[in-house]
This record gives sequence, structure tokens and C-alpha cells, in this order.
Amino acid sequence: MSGRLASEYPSWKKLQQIYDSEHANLVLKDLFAQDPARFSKFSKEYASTSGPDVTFLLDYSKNLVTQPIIDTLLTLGREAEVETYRDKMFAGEHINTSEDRAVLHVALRNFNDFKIQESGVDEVSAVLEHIKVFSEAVRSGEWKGYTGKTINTIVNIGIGGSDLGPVMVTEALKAYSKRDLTAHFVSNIDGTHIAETLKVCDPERTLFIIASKTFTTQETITNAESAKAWFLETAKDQAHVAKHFVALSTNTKAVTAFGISPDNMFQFWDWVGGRYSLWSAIGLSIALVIGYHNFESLLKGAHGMDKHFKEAPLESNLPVLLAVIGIWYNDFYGSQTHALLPYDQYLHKFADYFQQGDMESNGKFVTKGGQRVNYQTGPIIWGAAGTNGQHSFYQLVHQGTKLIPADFIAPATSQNPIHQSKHHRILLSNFFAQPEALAFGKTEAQVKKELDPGASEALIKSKVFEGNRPSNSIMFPLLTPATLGALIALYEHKIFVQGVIWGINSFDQMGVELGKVLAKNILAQLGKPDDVKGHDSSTTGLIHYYQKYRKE
Ligand SMILES: O=P(O)(O)OC[C@H]1O[C@@H](O)[C@H](O)[C@@H](O)[C@@H]1O
Repeated sequence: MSGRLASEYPSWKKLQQIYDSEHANLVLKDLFAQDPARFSKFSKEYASTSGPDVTFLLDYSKNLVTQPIIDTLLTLGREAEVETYRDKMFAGEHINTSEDRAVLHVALRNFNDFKIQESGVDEVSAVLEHIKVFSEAVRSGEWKGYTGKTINTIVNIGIGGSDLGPVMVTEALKAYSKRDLTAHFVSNIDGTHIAETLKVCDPERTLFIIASKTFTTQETITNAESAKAWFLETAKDQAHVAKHFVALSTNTKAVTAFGISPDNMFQFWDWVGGRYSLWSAIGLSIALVIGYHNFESLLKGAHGMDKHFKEAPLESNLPVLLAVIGIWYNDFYGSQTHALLPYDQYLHKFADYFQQGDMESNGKFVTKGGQRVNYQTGPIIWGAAGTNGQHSFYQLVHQGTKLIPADFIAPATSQNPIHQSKHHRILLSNFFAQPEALAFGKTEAQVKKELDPGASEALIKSKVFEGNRPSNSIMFPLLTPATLGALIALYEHKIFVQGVIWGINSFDQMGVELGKVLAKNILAQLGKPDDVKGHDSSTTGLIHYYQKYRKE
């Protein structure tokens, strides 16, 4: 984040030399055979030192690295001043330079531990109290709708960071949810999303949470207006809106203009980035679904990881290790993507969440200083919950032509140990087997032994697994709110470290703006073909096609 080109650091050049001269010999099978202690050397157990107990194991031994490579990668971190920039973040310095903002999602889960100076930080506990009181009133039934009935449905209307975090976390912690409160999340501007959701809502018992940092996002405001119109069809009186609509925003003026009273607004601050906002008022839907106590555990679990990230030396700092290993593949092996593969159905939205978290943070081609980078920055993040992926895309992961570093994530214990944990044992046997298969593969000699002597060369070749495909494995005892908090913070800080090394600003998102501006211009031209002006022939042709067939 210094804005320097990463490729100028001496250690970057050294890593390139190491890659050029050694990568052909970096063979996992050999590395494990040569060193029986490889697992203990390249795995670390995390144990929180504050807040609720959180432990997990990070096994990074199945990576194409040796100790000298890790050391050089850590030197790269030091040359890029990762420690300095980490301290600047925690100190509230304006490291989001393009927007001149502090980056303080860590302040949202701090509980007065670290001293952080920034306006608004001293209001965090009051907002948490507001969330607590409100969520408890709704959950207990004390909060009533306009006809005196309790709330049985919440609809969070938001998009991007005002949607993905709450969606992912409420899914991940479903085991802790209040079963008689149904949560829906409406994000897409496609009218189908709100229309299908409203079909199953009762206006007398539904609470709408309008979640938007800016309160100007077209999708969210349009969906919120449609929800309000739907509500008023039954409720009639505008005064009833107060019982059924709340806002989560930094923009009091726009919230008031929408018709939501400031009493029903949950505040946050411009130093909370959208994709880092689930810890803020944006997490209200989480508190409603899992209860404030569990929401606080989530925050405290994340704080434990913040403490680790802030205080642990780089060589035992888990976010740093994940970050530099990721850079090794991304920038030297040329891998384009990184897969997040949780073997836990509850984490089925984890990869979706970190698509925004990682790709919106580190999908940048200029440094903070405005120079075009001459190396790759953020990877494409993708993934799905195991074992589903095994029956679809794992073919390419095992035998395709691309190197796909992957993180396998699993709890040792299931929240649903049905059939004497038979399901979980099968799930975990796959969780153990896949990284093993990826790393060690299957040789031609092994294949031949299993086939008839007359088997064709082509058949033999098609059954070979080259192996040497890297992965990390992360295991924890049980997916608790605090463990999830720590896990999310682990990846947030990994993304931060990578951004610092690449010299980019991980905290703005200029890349989402151009499309929004063009769409606004096009929206004004959709009325009639003659209005369609100023586009290339392809865009013009597409709009004309729409105009020919549309039905209003
Ligand atoms: O919360 P808001 O202001 O409605 O913004 C929602 C999303 O809007 C998008 O345009 C941004 O790229 C995201 O970062 C953001 O989370």
C-alpha cells in the first residue's frame, strides 16, 4: 500500500529467480518424502487470546514451498512494509488514499481494547446497544407491527456489502437462528427478486431493513420503494411505516427523505467499507436471526483474529502466511484463480461473500501512486460447498491444465450429527481425500496396475493424476459464531496484506462506477428507438432489439 511496484523489491526479484531455477523440483511427493516433519513445520494452530475460545488448525504443508521460499516471501512482506501499514490501519490513518478515509472495520469489533482515534469510533458501543435493544424487542415479540401482531419475517433490502455479509453469516449460523423468524434478502434490481419475496410476506408481520451505506444505490432504493408501496397497499397510512421499516446507513438526510424516522436508523461511518460492513449496523439482520449475544460472539471472534494479526510476528501470522503463499502462486506460478472450498453446508455462501471481499478489494491495475502494475494483482475467487463441487468442477481442478490453489475448510464436528455422524464422517473423508489426491496424484505405473494388460495408452493416460496441485486446509472444532468471526477476519487480513504488497488501494472500488453511469444514460434512452444515441453499433443493436419485443 506504499504505492510502490511490488516487482521493484529485491525479494520479488529473488522470488522470480527461485521460481525459475527451482519450480521444476518443487514436487510435493518429494518434499514430504524428504522431510517427515513437514506437517508440523508447515502447520499452525490458532488459539484466541481474547474473547470467546476460538481454535483452528491451518495446514499449509501441501504448498509448493520450502522454508527458504517462505522466508523470502516474508521478506517481501517486510520490504513492502506490511507491519507499518497494518499499524497505520489500526491507528486510523487514512490508508484509503483515493477517498481520504480511514479503514476501521476492526474498530467495530474492538470492545475498547485497542486505542483507536477517529471520529465515530466512540459511538460504536451506542450503535451496538441500539442493535441489541431493537433485535431483542423484535425477537421477544415486544416490537409489534401496525395491527399489534408480532414480526415473523424480516426482509433485508441491500446489495453488495449490504447484502452478501448478512446472507453469508445468517446461512453459516443457521444452527443458532430463531426458527420462527424468517429472513429474506433482496438485492437484485430484477423485479422478480422483490416480487417473489413479497409473495410470501404478510404486511402486518414483516419488517423491512433498508441496508445501504450511501442510501443512493439504485437497486436498493428502487426495491425499498417497491416494498413500501406494497406495504402501504394494505397498511394505507404512512404513519405505519415506522413499525415496519428501519434503515442501516451513514446518510441520515437520504434516510429521512425516504420516510424513515432517524429513530429507526442504525448509524455507521464512512470508515466502514461496504464489503467490511457486516460488523456494523449492516449486521442488524444477523443479530435479529441469531440473537444479539451470538452477534457479539461473532464480533469478538473477529477481534481475537485482529489481535493475532496485529501482534503476531510475520512468520507465525496466519493472515500473512496465507497472503504470501497466495502471492507465490498468483505472481510466480501464474495461477489466475483461488478456490474456497468449505466442507460445511452452512458455509455455502462463503465463496460468494469473498468474491466481493477479495475481488472488489484487490482487482486493481494501478498502484496507489497511479502506476500501472507489471504483475498480476487479485485472483479470481470462486468455490462451492463440498462435496457438490466434486461432482462438477473438480475434474478440471484435478486434471485440467490450470493450477488452482485451493483452501479446504471444515469443522471437526457437525451441528447436525445425524445417523451417529455418519454423514459427517463421509464428508470429512472427502475433505481429507481431495487435498491428498490433488497433492500426490496417481502415476502411470499405478494406473497400469489397475487396468487389464491390454488397456490402451489413451485410456491409461486419461486416468493419470499428475498431482502437485497445492492447497491449504483449515479445520476447527465446530462452526460457532466466534469461530466464523475469526475465519472471516483471517481472510479480510489476508486480502489486506496482499494489497499492501501489490501497492494497490484495497479499499476503494472505482471499477464499479463506469457501468452505473452508462446504465443511467441508457435508461433515459430506452423509451423510443430515436432516443438511442451515442453508442457503438452493438449496444445500439441490442437496445433496438429490446425495444422491438418489450412489453410494459
Ligand atoms: O451500501 P450501499 O451504499 O448501498 O452500497 C452497496 C454496494 O454498492 C456497490 O456499488 C459497491 O461496489 C459495493 O462496495 C457496495 O457494498
